[in-house]
Amino acid sequence: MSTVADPALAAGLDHFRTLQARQQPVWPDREALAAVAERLEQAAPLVVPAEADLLRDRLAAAGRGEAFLLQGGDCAETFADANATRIRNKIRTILQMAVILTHGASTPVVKMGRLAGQYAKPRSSDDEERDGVTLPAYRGDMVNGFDFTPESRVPNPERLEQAYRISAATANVVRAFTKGGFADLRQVHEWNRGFMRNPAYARYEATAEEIDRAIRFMHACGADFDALRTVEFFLSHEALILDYERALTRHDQRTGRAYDTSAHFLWIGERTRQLDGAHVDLLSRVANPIGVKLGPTTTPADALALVERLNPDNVPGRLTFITRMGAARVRDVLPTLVEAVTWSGASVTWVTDPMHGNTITSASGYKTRRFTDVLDEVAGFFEVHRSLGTVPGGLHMELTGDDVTEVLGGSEEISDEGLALRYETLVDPRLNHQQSLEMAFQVAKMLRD
Ligand SMILES: O=C[C@H](O)[C@H](O)COP(=O)(O)O
Ligand SMILES: C=C(OP(=O)(O)O)C(=O)O
Repeated sequence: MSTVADPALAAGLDHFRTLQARQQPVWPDREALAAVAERLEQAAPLVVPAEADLLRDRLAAAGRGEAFLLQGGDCAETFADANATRIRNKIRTILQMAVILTHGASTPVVKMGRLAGQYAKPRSSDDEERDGVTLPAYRGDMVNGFDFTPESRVPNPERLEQAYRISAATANVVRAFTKGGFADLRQVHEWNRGFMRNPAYARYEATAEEIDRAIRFMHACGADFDALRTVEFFLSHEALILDYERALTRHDQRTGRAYDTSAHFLWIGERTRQLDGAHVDLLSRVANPIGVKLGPTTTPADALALVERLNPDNVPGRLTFITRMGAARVRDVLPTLVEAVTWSGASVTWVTDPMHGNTITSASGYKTRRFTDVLDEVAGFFEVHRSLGTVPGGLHMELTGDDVTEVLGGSEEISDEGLALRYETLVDPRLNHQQSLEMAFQVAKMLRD
């Protein structure tokens, strides 16, 4: 693997620079940006192409219903929270959910974090106003600071390099936790039993008991539990800041293709998926498995054009559509998209993001979501696929392993007044640890049904 020295390949990869790139920071110091990009171009990759290829195979399986994707993590990672405890809590939550979903789906669960690179956010407005003062909006720690001061809000390219370093450290911790004994199936199941001790979750006891019996059965059959001490865990983030993604793109001598080595899986957001835009162009030229978020205004023609542009060879697992329609729209809007893509013969893995179409402002002024709406969108996603005979391939969630209070409801009934207790997210609300497990139990039931 090397930086992209082949002039023709490099020229193609740089074509995005001639196109409109939405949601990019206005870097005041272009020379500093160029210097950072040059250093990142020489830096070690965060992931290797062979792992991205493996993930493509796993996503192809999810597209055929032979696996199920669980992709989750923060809305916006922060440099301050990239410590071992917070990372461990997120991994633990995803592993716990995965065990519950594996039981429900009776297929392997592909585990993927919004982790080690989810440091940039598209925003609805370029500015933020507080008490009559207007400053540039916070765009994620990769770009500027959250503090509401003119100095902190200036986009600083040094942050790209900081994001790279912190992502490398995070990826290292992720590998340690998922390849060491921490991921042991028996331990993960013990954590789930701990969750059941709270009377609020008594209604999930029967499922937990079934999983318990299945594990005892495996044990009795002589299953090699030591082989289950490690798990595959993939990294993903939104490919938003193109200078960062381009600088981490490498030429893979093995395949002759370019890979974005900032993560195994990159997705294009709802706000940057224009067919003639820079994001689609750059990601069309890398060989990683990629995703595109599709909101409620997506037309079948949009979806088909994206398929043609991003997966012209119709490679299974290359393209995932992550639909985020909102609970109120999913049953109306999703069927026509799935039908059109299915009729075209295109190979697409369908995943639901039940978070981004269900954002509301609570009476007390917090940006939040209702647990019931999130669940309802997942239910709608399953209903649509079941009625069309197509495959619901996975779940994309904003969640954290900590005990935050950002999403309304769940069995612990977080109320509007309760949001203020531990509302920590810098952009969008996440399910907390308990809500995430509860969601997994509910989705497992949908998978089983
Ligand atoms: O995570 C998604 C978007 O970045 C986020 O919803 C934008 O939030 P805003 O509408 O507050 O800018
Ligand atoms: C910005 C995001 O989502 P969307 O593009 O669907 O709004 C996100 O997932 O962080």
